[in-house]
Amino acid sequence: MNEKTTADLENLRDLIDGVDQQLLHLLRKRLDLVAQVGAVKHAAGVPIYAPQREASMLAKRRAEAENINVSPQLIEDILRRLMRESYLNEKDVGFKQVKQDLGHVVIVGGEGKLGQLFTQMLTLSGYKVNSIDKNDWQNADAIFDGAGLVIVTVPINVTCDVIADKLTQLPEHCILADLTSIKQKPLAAMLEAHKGPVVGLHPMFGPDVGSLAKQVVVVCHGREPHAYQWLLQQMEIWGARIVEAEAERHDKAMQLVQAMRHFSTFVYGLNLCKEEADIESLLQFSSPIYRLELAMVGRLFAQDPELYADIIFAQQGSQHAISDYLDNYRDALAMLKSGNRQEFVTQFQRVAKWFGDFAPQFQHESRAMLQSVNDMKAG
Ligand SMILES: C=C(O[C@@H]1C=C(C(=O)O)C=C[C@H]1O)C(=O)O
Repeated sequence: MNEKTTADLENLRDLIDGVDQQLLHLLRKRLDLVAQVGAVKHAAGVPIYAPQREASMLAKRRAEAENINVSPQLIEDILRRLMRESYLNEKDVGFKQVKQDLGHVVIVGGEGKLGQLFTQMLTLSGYKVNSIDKNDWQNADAIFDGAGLVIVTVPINVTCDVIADKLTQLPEHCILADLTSIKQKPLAAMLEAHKGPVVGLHPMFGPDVGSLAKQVVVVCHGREPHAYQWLLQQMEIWGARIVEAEAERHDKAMQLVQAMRHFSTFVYGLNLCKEEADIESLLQFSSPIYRLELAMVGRLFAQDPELYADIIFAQQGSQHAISDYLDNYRDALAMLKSGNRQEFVTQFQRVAKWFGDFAPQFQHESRAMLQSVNDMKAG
C-alpha cells in the first residue's frame, strides 16, 4: 500500500529534497577539503586524528547550534559521523614515513587479517613489507636478510614456539615486535630469542576497522625503547592512541576484557542455541538494548572459532576469573530462588555505588548507541 500523502505535504517534501541536495553538495565540499588536509598532513607527518581540534570545533558548533535553536547533540552527532569519514579519506593519500632508513619490514603471519592490516598501513607509509607464512620458512634467510623490523602475528598458541624456533638469527639491530593479545610470554620469548630491540604490542581492535583513528594500541616495552620510538610515532600518525602498560598488568586486565568477555558471550550464544530460541521472533520483540546485545553476541559467531579459542585458552589465570563469575552467578541464582528481593536491591545498590560516576556516563554513552541501533531499522 502506498503511504498516504497530500499536495501540501508533497510541496514541503520537494523543499526538503532541495535542502538535502544542498547538504549533499556541502558534504562533497567538506570531503574535498579533508582530502587536502590529508595531503598536508602526509607531507608534514601530522597525525590523522586531532583530538584538540575536534573538541574545540565541536564546542563551537554546539554553541552556534544553540544560538539558532538547533539541538547541539544533533550537530555533534553529524560532525562525529563526518569525522569518521575524514579518517578514511585522509588515509587514502598515505602517511608520512617516520623512519626512512629502516630496511624492509617482515610480517610473520602476514596472510592473517591483522597481518594484512599492518602490511597495508606500513605500505601506505612508504615501507617495503614482506610476509612470511607457514609454508615459506625454507626462504627465511633471504626474507630476514636486511630486515629492520619483524612483526610476529601468528595464532597465540604457536607464537612462543615460532619466536623461539625461527627468530633467533635476526639482524642485530632489527626490531622484534609482536601483536599477540597476551604479552608476558611472547615478550619473554622475544627477549630470549633476540638480543636487539624488542617491543610487545597489542592492538585493541579487530582487523575490520577502516582506520586506526582513536584505536588503542597497548605497548609493553622490552629492550632499547629508543630504537623503536619511531614505530610508536608512526602508529600515532595513523591515528592510534598508544597506551603503555606492564605486561603483567596488561595480561591481568585481559582476563576480564577478553577471556571472560568472550567466554560469557560464547555461553550466551550456546544457551540461545540449546534453548532453540527463534531469532526472528526475538528480533521482532526486541527492544534496542536487546538488539544491541544480540548483535554483540551474534557477531562473535560470524568470526573464526580458532581465534577465540586461542584467546580464551591462552591464559590459565582466566579460568579463575571465569569460575569466580560462575560462583557469583550461582549465589545470585540462590538469592532469586529464595525470593530474596530485598537482597537483590541491596546488592544492586552496592554495585551502583561501586560503578560511581561511570554508571551515568555509561548510560549516556549507551543512549547514543541505542538510538543509532533504532535508526538502522527500515521498513
Ligand atoms: C580534517 C582534520 O582531520 C581530522 C578530521 C577532522 C574533521 O573531519 O573535521 C577534524 C580533526 C581531525 O581529527 C583536521 O585535522 O582538521
